[in-house]
Amino acid sequence: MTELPHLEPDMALFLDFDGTLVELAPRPQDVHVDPALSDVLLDLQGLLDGAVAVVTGRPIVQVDSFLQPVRLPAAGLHGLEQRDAPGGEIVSSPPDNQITRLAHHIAGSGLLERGVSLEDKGPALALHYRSVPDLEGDVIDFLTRTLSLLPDLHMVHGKMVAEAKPKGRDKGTALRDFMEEPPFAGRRPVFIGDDVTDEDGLSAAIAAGGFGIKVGEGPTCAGFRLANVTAVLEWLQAGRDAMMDERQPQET
Ligand SMILES: O=P(O)(O)OC[C@H]1O[C@H](O[C@H]2O[C@H](CO)[C@@H](O)[C@H](O)[C@H]2O)[C@H](O)[C@@H](O)[C@@H]1O
Repeated sequence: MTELPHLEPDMALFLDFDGTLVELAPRPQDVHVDPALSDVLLDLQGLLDGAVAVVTGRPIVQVDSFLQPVRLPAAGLHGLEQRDAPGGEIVSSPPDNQITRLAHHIAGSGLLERGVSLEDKGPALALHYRSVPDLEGDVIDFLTRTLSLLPDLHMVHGKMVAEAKPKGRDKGTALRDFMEEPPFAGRRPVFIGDDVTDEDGLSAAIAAGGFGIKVGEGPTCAGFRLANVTAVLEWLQAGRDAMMDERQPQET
């Protein structure tokens, strides 16, 4: 891999949340946001003319509550939700009744009694097995079998989690939508993500003339890597500091 480029004023930033902006935690509600992250995101919003978005598997309102007072353009639920401007409306894909049928199958599966936890995100359902990793095979088998009966839905397999959501939207479709409108249009997109579910966003950024940064180990289409969440924060801070220096009036 060649050396990671610096953040530049003509770029648009697309940021995954868990494992990229915050360290993974035992449960979804346990993540901790470094106050330095809020500071740098606020600064970058200004320096990139608003072209900074979060692209996450979580509901947008959840990310808002973790990042407050920062509120960014965002795509949530792996592209099922989108908010184009910080104070704008969250637009969601129409509900799919196959999710309700899946919820009944999950309730009858016995997995929850064995320690798997269900995260009900409304239009999407996630089965977490971080506290019972030996059940990964059982969770995947169950979802694969059940989703073969529910053809509107597909599985998204993340870190210690298997999710089911309606087909058709992902982090790549979200990035392409953002890139069609100001303040993103005409900029070079940079997508940063750590998980398999980020590969759609990473490849969309590359296809749109930008680049992708993979956080941590694992196969990826991204051309660049950062080691961990701390390295992501440091790269954002270095880009912010360099752009602020460039903006200082030059001494004569
Ligand atoms: O797209 P992301 O922003 O990376 O969100 C992906 C999923 O993140 C959350 O689950 C993951 O993080 C939890 C907290 O660190 C961790 O406990 C869990 O094992 C991880 O899979 C979130 O709960 C999901 O809804 C997101 O889809």
